[in-house]
Amino acid sequence: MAPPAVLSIAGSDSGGGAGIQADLKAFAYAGVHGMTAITALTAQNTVGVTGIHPVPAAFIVEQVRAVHEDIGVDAVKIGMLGTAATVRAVSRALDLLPPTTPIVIDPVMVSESGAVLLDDEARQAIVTELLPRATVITPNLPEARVLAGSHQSEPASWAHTGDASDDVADLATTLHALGPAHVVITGGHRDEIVDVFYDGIEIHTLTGERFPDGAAHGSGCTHSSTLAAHLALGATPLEAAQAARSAASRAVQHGLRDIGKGAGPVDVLNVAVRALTARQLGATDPKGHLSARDIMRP
Ligand SMILES: Nc1ncnc2c1ncn2[C@@H]1O[C@H](COP(=O)(O)OP(=O)(O)O)[C@@H](O)[C@H]1O
Ligand SMILES: Cc1ncc(COP(=O)(O)OP(=O)(O)O)c(N)n1
Repeated sequence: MAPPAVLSIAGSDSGGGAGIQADLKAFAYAGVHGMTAITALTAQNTVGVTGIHPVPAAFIVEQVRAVHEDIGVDAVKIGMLGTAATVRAVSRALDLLPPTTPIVIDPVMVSESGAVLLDDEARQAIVTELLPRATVITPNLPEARVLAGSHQSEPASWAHTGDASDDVADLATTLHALGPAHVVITGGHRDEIVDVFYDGIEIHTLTGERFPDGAAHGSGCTHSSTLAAHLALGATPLEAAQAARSAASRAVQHGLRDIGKGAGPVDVLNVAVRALTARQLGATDPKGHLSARDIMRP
């Protein structure tokens, strides 16, 4: 039987750490077929973003139409959008899909290296045009504050917000009132990494270990793509959020700190290869970065 097919509508990271590139790895790790509708090309590495080239609105819609008409879309993850014109194009593209299609929105605003990836008009358009259509939204804490209107969108001090004084549960309630069915505020920017899940009735806290020495570029993309994949596989939103927290966290733990001079990328596939190796060889390789080819070697 064919695996579910999941579509990422997001930007390309030329450095391979975040965006579409991270999404496809997360889809492969979750065991679904990954598809893409690229919204923008970024010239990006581990230290910064030197250019952004938006994809024309009509071509974003065409990419979605192409995969929908032939393959079908079992869930959607939405990442970097950049401009209001792109937000509107994505909204039009979603109209092509059955209204029951699960939609996960990661409202990407700032890269780990500090580059602004969403302008102010686009932020407003996301609130009015996309949030009400979302099955789950997955802002990190600074993004949640901006969407809730309690913070400006400057990237300063985004890297780490310490032990936030905000009541994150209140923030989740405020965001839920904007229309999404479920809210997950991810906890990577806090001292204690706790994701907060709200379904309109009850707050759940998703806890787990913090890996301060890992590599976290692309952790948000890995999280939201895993969540979309698990919805396509039939998980409930809470189960999918738990799977996403776990996959993103282990991808940070095994992240590639030595790639580039800045914040290294997460490595979700290395997690899978280690698990396979452990199962097949009865041992783990705590240090080496193995490839699938390594473990297939006779
Ligand atoms: N240092 C870390 N240790 C463990 N898990 C982490 C770490 N940083 C991020 N994560 C995981 O990645 C997810 C997304 O991270 P976060 O930093 O909140 O998003 P973003 O990358 O969008 O800023 C979190 O929910 C958490 O599961
Ligand atoms: C093209 C592109 N999309 C998204 C991001 C941000 O990635 P994310 O995983 O949300 O955040 P960081 O972990 O990189 O902070 C990006 N940089 N580029």
